[in-house]
Amino acid sequence: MKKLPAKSILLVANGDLRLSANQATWHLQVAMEKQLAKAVAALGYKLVRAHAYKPKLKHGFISSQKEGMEVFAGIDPQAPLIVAESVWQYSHHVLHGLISHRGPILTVANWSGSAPGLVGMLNLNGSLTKAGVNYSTLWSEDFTDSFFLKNLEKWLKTGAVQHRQTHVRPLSRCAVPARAKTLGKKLADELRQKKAIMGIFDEGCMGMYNAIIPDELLFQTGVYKERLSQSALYYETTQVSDAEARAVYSWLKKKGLTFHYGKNPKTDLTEDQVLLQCKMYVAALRIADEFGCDAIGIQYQQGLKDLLPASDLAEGLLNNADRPPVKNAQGKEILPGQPLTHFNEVDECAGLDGIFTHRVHRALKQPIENTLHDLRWGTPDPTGTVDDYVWVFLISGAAPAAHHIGGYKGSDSLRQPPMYFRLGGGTLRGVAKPGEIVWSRIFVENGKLKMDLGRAKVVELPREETERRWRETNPQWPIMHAVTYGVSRDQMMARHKANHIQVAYAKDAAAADLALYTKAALASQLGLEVALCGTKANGTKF
Ligand SMILES: C[C@H](O)[C@@H](O)[C@@H](O)C(=O)CO
Repeated sequence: MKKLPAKSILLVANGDLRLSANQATWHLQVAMEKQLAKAVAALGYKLVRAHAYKPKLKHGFISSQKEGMEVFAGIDPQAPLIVAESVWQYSHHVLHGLISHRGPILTVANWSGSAPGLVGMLNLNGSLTKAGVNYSTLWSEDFTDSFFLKNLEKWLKTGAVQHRQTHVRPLSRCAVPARAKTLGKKLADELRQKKAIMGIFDEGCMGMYNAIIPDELLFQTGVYKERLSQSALYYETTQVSDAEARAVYSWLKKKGLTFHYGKNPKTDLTEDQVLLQCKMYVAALRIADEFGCDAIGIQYQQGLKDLLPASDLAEGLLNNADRPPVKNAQGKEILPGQPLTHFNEVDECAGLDGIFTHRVHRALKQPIENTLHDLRWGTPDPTGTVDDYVWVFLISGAAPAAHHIGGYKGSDSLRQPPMYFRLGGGTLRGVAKPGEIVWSRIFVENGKLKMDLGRAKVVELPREETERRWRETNPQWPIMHAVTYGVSRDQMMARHKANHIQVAYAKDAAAADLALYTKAALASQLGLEVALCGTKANGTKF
């Protein structure tokens, strides 16, 4: 084990498992590390990479759990260590080493939309939180701002930085309306008595340890997992007839969904890819029906991406009440006029939230479509259309058309980036419609299920600003321009324990407040530790 000279800080850069993604994004990491090293040097310390650039692979990321273990076995476990993230990363590559590390840990991401580095860091933070690891976390646009430098200096000197969380209030200190309490209790009783099934197509997506809910913690909620397999989904997909796929496809075209096709399947979307996605949609519904699932999650990456086009189109459709009809083996239509809640990337915390949201919104006669997004990035609106800070909520392909301006007509389908999805597949993309939403996140901390909820509005920005945000991130993916009430950028980053954030619309601000309170009451009845974040639309406390 190498002994580090005094005032040295180790740097670990974690990456994707997919070589194509690591190669395509390496230049972003190089740029970030340069800025970070400069900031650390200006404070009198030296950043030392804990692992080298790999010329043969053309990147310097840790790209597997095994490689991560080798790296951590060779470093001083007492050394101060920064995990620097500018790209999407698989937390399990480094989680083991951070669990056994004894020195101070700081996770850092650059405030950039270019690659999902912020998303990667939030996933790692959620995973470290669930694992009970002490860590500090920081983010910065270019590593020269005073918020970052002040906190970095503090971490270098003391080994820890904390962020104030004055925007977070335990539910017990909030004024929950009686109607929300009563309905929350009724729905909780129903769940405890009748129970519900969450269908899990291969547990654990892309190293997202935080997204797995230990079964024991779920028992209290009345929700149980049915462990399904992506192999079964693949097989069932191959059993769906061409005619059925065509029927789904025609339904979508009739509704006005636009597909952007090209000739080269390696880089373009083709009709064949979409038809396979239509088969997958039918297959997923049939399996969910067979096992009686209230919600399903498809892991969708490793394993499936080498057999089929991405599952996003199917996932977006499943999450919409108005979707192509599918019959089961007995000839009965499956859940007519209803979504089958799908939790992208088999994020079980989002799945549980989706089950709650569906029931609460159905009971309150509010729109039941809900989805997760990545908390991808954010920036003030340079066009001046709104004064607020506007988040980029973006997800890698699947959102219900009901969330989009113009529904299916306003949505389109573009080929997934080849670096993530070799076999392509179309996304279900759109711009989220303006309106009042409830955001939420279930997470695990100190061995307990917890839930944060807050309110936000979705704003409409000029098309050129939407296009700019897409260019800065992933133009193929659905986007939501969100303004969180009473939660600043830094407060959100400091508190949020996941890469994902759940969103659901309500008809107006008052209805959204009631939906928030009811979901909070339901979760609390089921034993979750609930907190409300920020304020109502008018700035008043919950
Ligand atoms: C395709 C990518 O790997 C995405 O799955 C990733 O950016 C995420 O959405 C992470 O939540």
